[in-house]
Amino acid sequence: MNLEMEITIGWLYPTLMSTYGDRGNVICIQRRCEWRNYTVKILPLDRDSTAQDFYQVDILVGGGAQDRQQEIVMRDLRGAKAEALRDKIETGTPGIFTCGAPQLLGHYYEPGEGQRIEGLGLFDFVSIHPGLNARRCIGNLVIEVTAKKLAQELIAMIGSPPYLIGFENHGGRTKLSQVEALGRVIYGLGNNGEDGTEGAVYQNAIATYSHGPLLPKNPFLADWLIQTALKQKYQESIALAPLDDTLANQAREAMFKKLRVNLPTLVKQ
Ligand SMILES: NC(=O)CC[C@H](N)C(=O)O
Repeated sequence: MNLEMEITIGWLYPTLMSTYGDRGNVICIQRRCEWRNYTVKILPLDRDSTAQDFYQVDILVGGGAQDRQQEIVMRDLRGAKAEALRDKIETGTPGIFTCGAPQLLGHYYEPGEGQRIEGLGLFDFVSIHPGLNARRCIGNLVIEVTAKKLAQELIAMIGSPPYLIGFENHGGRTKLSQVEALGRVIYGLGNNGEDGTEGAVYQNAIATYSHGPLLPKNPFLADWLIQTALKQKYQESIALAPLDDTLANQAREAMFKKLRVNLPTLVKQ
């Protein structure tokens, strides 16, 4: 059965939007699928792609970028491609979008310099960079996932409250409207450094300011994406074979200790 399972990862604009190491998220999903003997394809979704390519993917990954690259991406991500991406997210394709990527999936992003970049309006939020002299939000970021359905599903997977550790590096500040936050900030700044929220969740799409990259640091979140993708694709719940995440868990605990964040033991052993 496993050998027949196939996952296609759609990687948004890899050459323009991988400034902050988020390609690690793609590698993490790829490896965790391969270790379970699934066939994995990585499909770049970029200027050479057609809307049809967007429909081929089972998981979407979008990374961080600088303001200038974000503008180029948004000039390309219009019309049929934008509609295809919208369709995929609306119909429950799981996705992880980091920093610059979600800024483009909200209503708009105002860069530190230059014109407002209109987004796809999928996430009900706006992002504004207060100007190039404003303080950048840089540093380790720890959050507790509070988005209801996601939190419940993660708790069912790991048997304890879902905490994520990542690293933020952004100038833009995001203000949520009706969309649910991904989580509450325990350490760091998150969406805007003011309201204690971090990221957002819409359908099965996760927006976050956490680089790190996020998924290798929190492998259970990669598994949630994989499990959700398989469920969407094969219309049945498929239990993922467990993997040995001892090293990742030790790294998480070392960071929590370093940051003096006291959290319950994180993953069922
Ligand atoms: N890390 C990033 O993706 C940065 C995104 C955006 N250019 C900002 O500074 O807010």
